[in-house]
Amino acid sequence: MLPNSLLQRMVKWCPWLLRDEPKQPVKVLVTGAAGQIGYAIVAMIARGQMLGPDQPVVLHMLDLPRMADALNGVRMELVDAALPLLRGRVLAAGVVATSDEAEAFKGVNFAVLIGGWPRKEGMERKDLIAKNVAIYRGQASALQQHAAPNCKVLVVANPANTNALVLKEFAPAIPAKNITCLTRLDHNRALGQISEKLGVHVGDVKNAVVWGNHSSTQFPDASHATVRNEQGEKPVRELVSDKTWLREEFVSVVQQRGAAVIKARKQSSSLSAASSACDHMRDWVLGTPKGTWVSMGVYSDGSYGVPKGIFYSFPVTCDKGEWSIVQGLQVDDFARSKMELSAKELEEEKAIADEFVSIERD
Ligand SMILES: NC(=O)c1ccc[n+]([C@@H]2O[C@H](COP(=O)([O-])OP(=O)(O)OC[C@H]3O[C@@H](n4cnc5c(N)ncnc54)[C@H](O)[C@@H]3O)[C@@H](O)[C@H]2O)c1
Ligand SMILES: O=C(O)C[C@H](O)C(=O)O
Repeated sequence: MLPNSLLQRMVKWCPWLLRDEPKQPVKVLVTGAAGQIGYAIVAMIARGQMLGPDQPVVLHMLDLPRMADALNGVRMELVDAALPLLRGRVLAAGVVATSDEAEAFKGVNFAVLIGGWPRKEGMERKDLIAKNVAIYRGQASALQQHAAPNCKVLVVANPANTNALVLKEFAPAIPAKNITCLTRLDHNRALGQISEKLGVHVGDVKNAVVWGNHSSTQFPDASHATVRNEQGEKPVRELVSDKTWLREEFVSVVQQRGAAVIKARKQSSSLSAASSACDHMRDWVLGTPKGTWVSMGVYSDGSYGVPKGIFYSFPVTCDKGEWSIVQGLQVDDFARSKMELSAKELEEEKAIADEFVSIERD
């Protein structure tokens, strides 16, 4: 045993002895990194908004070869922003910008898949699914071959739930629980609408649920949501005097919010999508606060009577890097019919994807 006086002197001269070991860098892949959401999210990740302010990151950015110059521009800006969290053990600058899938997926611990075929005017949903099936099949094999074994994946690109399903089907070595899709934007939109309606701070609103597909059939459900005030937590359904608002306007505004942003900006949501993708990953990795759930698109285990075999948005809590579906919430007939409608759409999308895969096989 060292005498106390000696210990005190050692700590005075070498204060770093008391500090925790600095965290080792982790590798985060962003596909479609030269696009709108990509441009917004890479800075958020490199400032610690996804994995925490003490987690160094190496950013792997992938985009198509024709976007190589734009992607290099993003890389230059990341270097210019002098972001201290952006650093690697080998790669001092902590940024990889590439159009090579193998290089992009190599050793990544987290993958945020934003790149995909965009919906163009006059394009049928079927065509959009077909184009993205081809892309997500390819990315599934890159993920399986090159990513770190426990890589956590978030699919953002639309149709997000079905792209996640294709990824799962074609990357059987990756556990299904490691693949998720983004419905946190819809969840955050629901909290934002409640906050505006009641004139309360959005940070005091929690436990909305978005059920189903990231599409206009999703069911934003405020029946379990609460608002924190001086007296504790009050159910939103008691605070909203206009009862039809919760079943009609609230639902349709959240369902149509993406389209409303496109109409206003002439481009789809990017800042809110990037921010919500960071929220999704942060809560998954670092945990949801006690008594709070969030919405995540995950592989259905049949909870709430939702068919198995589709990616469906459920209320989840997260702890120690694992999500679990919140059980036991009351679902009335109104909610049940909305939830079934979205499940039906997802089963139709799955059938279209399956059809395309079998056409490709023949
Ligand atoms: N889930 C959600 O909540 C949500 C919200 C907003 C947008 N989105 C979707 O996110 C996607 C991206 O939106 P955006 O506004 O950034 O689009 P964008 O067109 O600005 O960027 C997409 C980028 O992906 C790249 N890309 C295309 N195919 C690729 C591939 N195979 N590999 C790598 N990169 C590829 C493109 O070159 C482009 O740079 C779209 O599908 C959009 O519909 C989802
Ligand atoms: O890209 C879109 O079609 C809209 C987007 O999914 C959104 O919800 O904002």
